[in-house]
Amino acid sequence: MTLKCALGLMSGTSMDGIDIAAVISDGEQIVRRGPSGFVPYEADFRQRIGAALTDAKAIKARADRPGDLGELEREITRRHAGAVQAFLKEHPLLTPDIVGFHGQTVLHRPDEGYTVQLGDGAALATATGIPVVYDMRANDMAHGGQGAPLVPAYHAALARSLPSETSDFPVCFVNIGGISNVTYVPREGDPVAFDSGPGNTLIDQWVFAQGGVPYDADGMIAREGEVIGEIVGRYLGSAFFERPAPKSLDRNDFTLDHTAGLELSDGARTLAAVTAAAILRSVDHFPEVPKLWVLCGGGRKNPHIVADMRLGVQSARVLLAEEVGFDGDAMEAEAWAYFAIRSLRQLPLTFPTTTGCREPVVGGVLIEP
Ligand SMILES: Nc1ncnc2c1ncn2[C@@H]1O[C@H](COP(=O)(O)OP(=O)(O)OP(=O)(O)O)[C@@H](O)[C@H]1O
Ligand SMILES: CC(=O)N[C@H]1[C@@H]2OC[C@@H](O2)[C@@H](O)[C@@H]1O[C@H](C)C(=O)O
Repeated sequence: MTLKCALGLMSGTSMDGIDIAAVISDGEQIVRRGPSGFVPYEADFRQRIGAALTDAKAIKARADRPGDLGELEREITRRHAGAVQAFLKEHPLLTPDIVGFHGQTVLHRPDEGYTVQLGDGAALATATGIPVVYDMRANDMAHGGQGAPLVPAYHAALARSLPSETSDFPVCFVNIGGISNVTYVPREGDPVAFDSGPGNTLIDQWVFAQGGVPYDADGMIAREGEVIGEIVGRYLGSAFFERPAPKSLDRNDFTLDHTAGLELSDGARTLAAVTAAAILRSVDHFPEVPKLWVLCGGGRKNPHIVADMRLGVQSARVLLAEEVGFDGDAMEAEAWAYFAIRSLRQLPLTFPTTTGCREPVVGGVLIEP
């Protein structure tokens, strides 16, 4: 099978910047991970994206761009083109055949059948001179799926590439992003996946509102606080956790409502416990209890989330992506590169057990420069 070189571009619900990664793959089991990078958004631009989530609430049709959304989409696309050009200047031996472009999610309404990511694939193809696959979520929704999470198909490929001395099935990959999502991979058969609850987004919003910082670096704020069990119980009392898969979340589905009156550190520590407890509750919807958990996404750098996970899993192992040879920061961008290759080969990105689509579904719109 011919191998393709793809660049993946991911700007996630934490709105912290653009992840970029190179992958050479056949779109199936052969995955050669290449270099990766990150282009952070400055504070003002993060604020602008945050404000756009309010504008996005007025969207009634996917193409609507009320308020600042039109100009913001052009700026986001320009920034992604700049990220690609800088990355290729840094890695001149890379000759990508295709770019997988996620864009910035500003609205996710799976129950109404639409999800909106800002990012103009045609403009990116023109600016970079490289074919682009973008808009990878829409077709899944058109076939009854949630449109998210998509990364599970890539997690499953990585799980099956784990060396035997490391692997243990069932294994659960956890992306702790703004929202957390889990991928349960059995030894045989399709993965089971869904969004498990708030990841970093409540912690980020809390420490910004109460402490003026964008995130709780290394959990230093939470280290001075304690878990307020009653608050964890209120969050975990949400009907979302009882709901079986398939399920996915909008960034704003969980809010800081239950944190009123908390001290800064207690809030940060309690919300880290909420994130870990939400991930552990996903076991209720798995066929078996995982023997191995692999943590990726920025939340794996919060030691309280990791410690709470390890306390909660009894005999299973909880490892960071790096401990099993992966890059926990680059994994989502790698996934979008992998999906661009799958899209070129018309291989499915989503499955009934990952998004609830009626049958395995291809995804993505290909634009030639
Ligand atoms: N050193 C750190 N200590 C604690 N938390 C960190 C650290 N570095 C990053 N994070 C957290 O990780 C977040 C970014 O994680 P990530 O890039 O995985 O999110 P995302 O991809 O935007 O989210 P999603 O997967 O929901 O789209 C930051 O907003 C912050 O909350
Ligand atoms: C609509 C959307 O952008 N959802 C994101 C969000 O961030 C994490 C979680 O919720 C996941 O479902 C998804 O992104 C990852 C990359 C995914 O699709 O796998």
